[in-house]
Amino acid sequence: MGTVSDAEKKPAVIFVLGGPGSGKGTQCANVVEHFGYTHLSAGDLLRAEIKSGSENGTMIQNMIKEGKIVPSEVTIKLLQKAMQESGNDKFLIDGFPRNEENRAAFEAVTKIEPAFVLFFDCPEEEMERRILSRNQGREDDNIETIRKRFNVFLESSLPVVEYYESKGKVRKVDAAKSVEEVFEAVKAIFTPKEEKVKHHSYAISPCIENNLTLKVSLYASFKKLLQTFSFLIGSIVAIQLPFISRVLNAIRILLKGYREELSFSDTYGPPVTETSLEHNKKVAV
Ligand SMILES: Nc1ncnc2c1ncn2[C@@H]1O[C@H](COP(=O)(O)OP(=O)(O)OP(=O)(O)O)[C@@H](O)[C@H]1O
Ligand SMILES: Nc1ccn([C@H]2C[C@H](O)[C@@H](COP(=O)(O)O)O2)c(=O)n1
Repeated sequence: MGTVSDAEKKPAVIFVLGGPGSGKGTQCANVVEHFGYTHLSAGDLLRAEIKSGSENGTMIQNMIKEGKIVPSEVTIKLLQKAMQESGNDKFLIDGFPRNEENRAAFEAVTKIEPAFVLFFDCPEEEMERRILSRNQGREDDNIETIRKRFNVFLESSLPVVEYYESKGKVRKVDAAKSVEEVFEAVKAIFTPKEEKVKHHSYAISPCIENNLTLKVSLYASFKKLLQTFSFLIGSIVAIQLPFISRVLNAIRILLKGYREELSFSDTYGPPVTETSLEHNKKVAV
């Protein structure tokens, strides 16, 4: 059985779908930064083709103005070229496939099946609000074209999402939330399962983490206090050493004298006391 050589290896493709203005481009930029994918926006490639002055330029421009979908053959060629030129092997293909024709043609030409479809689910009013305040100078960001694009999305693009849904390949994200919240949901989809388990088992909650930090700093302070205290004791002992040795010497001398006195009384009777003097006097009389 032959092995699959590097040349035969297919690139990993993730289709990014959602209504116009749902935030596909915004989130793709985040995924590129965190997960190393190359972002290919079908809309951006078509707009670049118009700017380049190619023979298809005028046709593409007219279709975009009308909110219509450019023939698959044109878009797929642009995508394939961009994939080859990128040098990467994992791609976010944003705004594609926009209809059933796009989907079937891509699979037939490239023989690539997407790993999954990232679907941004957003209410129409929110998408309209976002597009109208986008300010990127796009010719199709006007209310008339926006309405046409919404219709094309409902009629042609949603069935593609449903097709992949039936294959269990759709990862849906609530795109109505803030950019940060949406990216949290996107990150969870892109993070490998093992890593999620690892983080779940070993991650320290902020509360425990704070507690640990407190304990560590308390321990450090206590250690420092102990070091200062033993340094102080050491210094006192060192400074007072001559005095201490003199006191010890005096004690030693006193003890020695006492011991000698004891041994004297053992040899020559009890020490001379007032009572014994009286006794001697009595004996003399
Ligand atoms: N979660 C969000 N909350 C608020 N505004 C957002 C959010 N995501 C994106 N936007 C803003 O909405 C506008 C549309 O976003 P973006 O261009 O990413 O959408 P899109 O789905 O790629 O649109 P299109 O399909 O028309 O190219 C941008 O101005 C963007 O800054
Ligand atoms: N697969 C595609 C993608 C895009 N277009 C055209 C029609 C869209 O209205 C326009 C803008 O796309 P967007 O930047 O919103 O993704 O580009 C197409 O014909 N086929």
